[in-house]
Amino acid sequence: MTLFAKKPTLASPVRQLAGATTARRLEANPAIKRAKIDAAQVYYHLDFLNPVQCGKLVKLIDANRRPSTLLSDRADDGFRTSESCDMDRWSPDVRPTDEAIASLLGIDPSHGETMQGQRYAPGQQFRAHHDYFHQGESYWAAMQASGGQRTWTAMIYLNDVEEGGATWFPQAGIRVAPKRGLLLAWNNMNPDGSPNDKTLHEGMPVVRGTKYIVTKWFREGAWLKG
Ligand SMILES: O=C(O)CCC(=O)C(=O)O
Ligand SMILES: [Fe+2]
Repeated sequence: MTLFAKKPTLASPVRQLAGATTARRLEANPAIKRAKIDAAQVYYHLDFLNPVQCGKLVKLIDANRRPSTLLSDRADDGFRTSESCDMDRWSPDVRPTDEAIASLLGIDPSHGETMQGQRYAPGQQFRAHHDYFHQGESYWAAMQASGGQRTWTAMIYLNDVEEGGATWFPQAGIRVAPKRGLLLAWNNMNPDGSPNDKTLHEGMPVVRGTKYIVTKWFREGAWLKG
């Protein structure tokens, strides 16, 4: 036994750079505020979308929604009970928002997965999870081949919700109530590029009303094959 055996580290220069480059860009934007927590880099932008833009996306979600899915095979039935849909990045109602998010974060649009629309009725939720991929799980090889690890997440609330539906980061200690047009973005990695387990978060159950959001996950490499 060695006294000072190091734990294996998942530090990564590529993910480290992705974190620092986007953080620098967000911090230079006067419309962006950083959440006052140290455990993770979480930023927000009020009124990123206007009510008309939000309304168009809500309509698309309503028209295309189907039960949400999960990557992990260990999760139980009640884990993610919302409905989701793919938001076609080339559609004229989606493209401006899709490109505006990538530009806000300063990430090449090809690193962005297809934006997901999500709808939560009362009682529906997305229990605590990480957006980054757990590299020990069986899906990891496929994810590696499709752009690798997820770095940044951007989410936009498309409506106000009467009660419930907050996004809660229990370990980082913030809870964000849905607000129409509000964009929330966070780095899923630590400053050294290793996965930040304190980014654990959940979409709390909606109590009254319906919650609509779009989520955009960015990869360390190109997800879109050109
Ligand atoms: O619904 C929420 O507030 C969180 C959604 C979420 O965590 C996700 O889409 O990855
Ligand atoms: Fe998430």
